[in-house]
Amino acid sequence: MPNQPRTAAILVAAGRGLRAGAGGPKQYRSIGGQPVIYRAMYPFSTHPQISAVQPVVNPDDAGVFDAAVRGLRYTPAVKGGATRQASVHAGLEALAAAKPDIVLIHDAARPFVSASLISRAIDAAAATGAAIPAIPVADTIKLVDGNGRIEATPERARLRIAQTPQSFRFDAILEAHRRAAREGRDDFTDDAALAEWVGLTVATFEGDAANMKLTTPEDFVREEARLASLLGDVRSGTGYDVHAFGDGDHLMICGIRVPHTRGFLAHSDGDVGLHALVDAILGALADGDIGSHFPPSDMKWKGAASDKFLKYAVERVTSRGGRIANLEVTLICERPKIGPLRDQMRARIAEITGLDISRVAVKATTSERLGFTGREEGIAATACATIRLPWDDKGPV
Ligand SMILES: Nc1ccn([C@@H]2O[C@H](COP(=O)(O)OP(=O)(O)OP(=O)(O)O)[C@@H](O)[C@H]2O)c(=O)n1
Ligand SMILES: C[C@](O)(CO)[C@H](O)COP(=O)(O)O
Repeated sequence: MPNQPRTAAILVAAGRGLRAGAGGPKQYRSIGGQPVIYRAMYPFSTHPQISAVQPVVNPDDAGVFDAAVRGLRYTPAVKGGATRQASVHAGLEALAAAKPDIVLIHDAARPFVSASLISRAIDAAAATGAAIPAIPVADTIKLVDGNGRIEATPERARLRIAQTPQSFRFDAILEAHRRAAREGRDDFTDDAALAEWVGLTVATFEGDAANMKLTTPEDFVREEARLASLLGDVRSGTGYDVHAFGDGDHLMICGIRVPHTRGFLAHSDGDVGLHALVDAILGALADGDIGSHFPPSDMKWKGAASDKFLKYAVERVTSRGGRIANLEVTLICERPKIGPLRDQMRARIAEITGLDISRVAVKATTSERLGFTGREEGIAATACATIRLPWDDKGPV
C-alpha cells in the first residue's frame, strides 16, 4: 500500500426507501432543510483524502439527484441495481478503470457521517485491508425462531451494530463482488458480510452513534426534531475596507450608484460597503479574504461590479449548506450623506444576497472631520456577518 493510498468513495443511492413511507425515495427528502443525500455526500466531496466520489442512482431519479447535490464534487453517477449489493457492485465496476487503492462504501441514507469517521475508515482500511465502523449494542438481543420463540441470547458484549462507510482494499472487494455475482449470491445486506463470505478478515473501528441510517418515517420525525433543537454551527466575521477618492461624478456604495463630486480610485468599482461585507462573510467561513479570491493583480476584475463578489461569498456559504443570518455594514464618511440612501442600500444588498431586508443593516457615521475620512479623502467601511452552517465536522458548537 503506498504511503498516501488513493481512496475513492461509493455512495449508494438507488434504493426506493419503501420502509420510510410516502414522499419519494428517502435520500432525496429533506432533513434539517437539506436533501439527505447532500448531507451524506458533502463530507466525502470535501474530504482531502478522497480522490473520487462515485454516486450510484436509479435513472428515474436523475433530475432530482442533480438538483439535490448541486455544487458538490462527484464523478458522473452510474445506474444502480435491484439490491443494495448490486448497486455497490455497479459502483465498484465504474471505478475499476481508475483502480483506487482503497474504496469506502457509504449509504446515501446515512446523512450524519462526519469527516473524522471518514478519516478513521481510510486509516482502518490502510491498516487492515477491510474494516467497518461498529458501535456497541445497548439492549439485549435475542435470536428467535419463525414463531418468535427464543433460540438463543448472544453474548451482548461481543455484539456490534454495523454502519457505513465500510472500507476495503479496492481490488479485494471488487473481486469479492464479482465472485458473488458469478455464483448468484445476491443476499448480502452489507459489504462486510460479502467480504466475510469470500474469506476476508474484516476488522471493526469506532463508529458513531450519530451516523444512523434513516429507514422509517419515525427516523425522519426524530432526527428532524433533533436537528431543529440544535443551535447549529453559528459563526461571525468582520470586514473592513477603504477606498480613496479620485476624479469622477459618482460612487458605487452598497450596490447603488450615488451621484457625487468625486469617484473612487479602485481596481474594481471600489464599493467599500460590499467589499467589507464580502470580507465579513469570508471571515465567518475562515475562507481567506476578498484579495485572495479576487486578486487585484488579475485584470479580469478591473472595473468589476462588486455585486459579483458578494454573490460569490454568499455562494461559499450556501454551497456548504449554510445560511446567512444577518449582515451589517457601517460606512464612515462625511459625504455623501448615507441616511437618505440607507433603505435603498439595504434593499440592494438584500437583492444581491437573497436575504430578507430585515436581516440587512446599513449604518453610517462621520469621523468628526478627523483623519482621512474627515478630510474627505475617501470612505471606510466596516462590516459584520453572522452565518449558520448546518453542522460541523467537529460537531455542533
Ligand atoms: N437497490 C438498492 C437498494 C438500496 N440502495 C441504497 O442502499 C442504502 C441502504 O439501503 P436501505 O436503507 O435499505 O434503502 P432502501 O433500499 O432505499 O430502503 P427500503 O429497503 O426501505 O426500500 C440506501 O442509501 C439505498 O439508496 C441502493 O443503492 N440500491
Ligand atoms: C449497510 C448497512 O447500512 C449496514 O448497517 C445495512 O446493512 C443496510 O441494510 P438495508 O437492508 O439496506 O437497510
